[in-house]
Amino acid sequence: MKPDIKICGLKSAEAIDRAVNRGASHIGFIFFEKSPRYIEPDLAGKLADPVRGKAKIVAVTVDPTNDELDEIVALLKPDMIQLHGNESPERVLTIKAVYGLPIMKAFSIRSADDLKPVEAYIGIADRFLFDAKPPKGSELPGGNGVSFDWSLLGWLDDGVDYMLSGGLNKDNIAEALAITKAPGIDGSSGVESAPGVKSVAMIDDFFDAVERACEPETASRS
Ligand SMILES: O=C(O)c1ccccc1NCC(=O)[C@H](O)[C@H](O)COP(=O)(O)O
Repeated sequence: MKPDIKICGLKSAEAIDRAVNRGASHIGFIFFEKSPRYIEPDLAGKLADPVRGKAKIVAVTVDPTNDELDEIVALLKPDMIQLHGNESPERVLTIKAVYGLPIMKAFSIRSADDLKPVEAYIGIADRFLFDAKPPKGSELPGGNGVSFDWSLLGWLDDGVDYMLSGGLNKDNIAEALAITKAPGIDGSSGVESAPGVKSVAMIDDFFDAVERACEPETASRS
């Protein structure tokens, strides 16, 4: 079955339009100032307007304060908040209660131990996003274009709803899906021609690769 597909770190109308037309279920806007994908909330809101209802709008934040969330929620009007920092289960519950929006909680994975904290968020976060641990020296908690050992997700309880993330691209997405059977996938650097610059051609290639991976029999006959 085709997974949900989130394209993250969007900053241009052209890339948003292409991602949504190719079938992105989610589009993410990054509100972390050190990121090359950072976007002002008011511009994100304007870019999201034409695709509202066609794809879920995700506000990607890192240990956000309520003041930051107030501004992002007012201007972007997201369908979902992604928490990509060290937010505790209690903080996730508070954010859910204050903003009335579903939460995607991100975890950085390198080893099986990194999945242990997930249990405390089951029934609290609405969905998980499993990303690779940032390389040493990176200032970014996400968007580093690196992958982790996908077989680790075999340790997860069945029924945990998540997006697989971290260094996914047209060349590795088939293997990632074959190993994990992930219900959702998330791509960012893998569809960029330079940090923070999405390429519509690479977005096309990524969606083509997902389609091939999800319809192996059709693809091998043609
Ligand atoms: O993408 C960023 O720059 C970023 C910065 C700070 C927090 C999160 C960030 N990205 C979150 C995502 O959901 C990315 O899509 C995810 O980390 C995968 O990125 P990539 O490895 O580049 O595909």
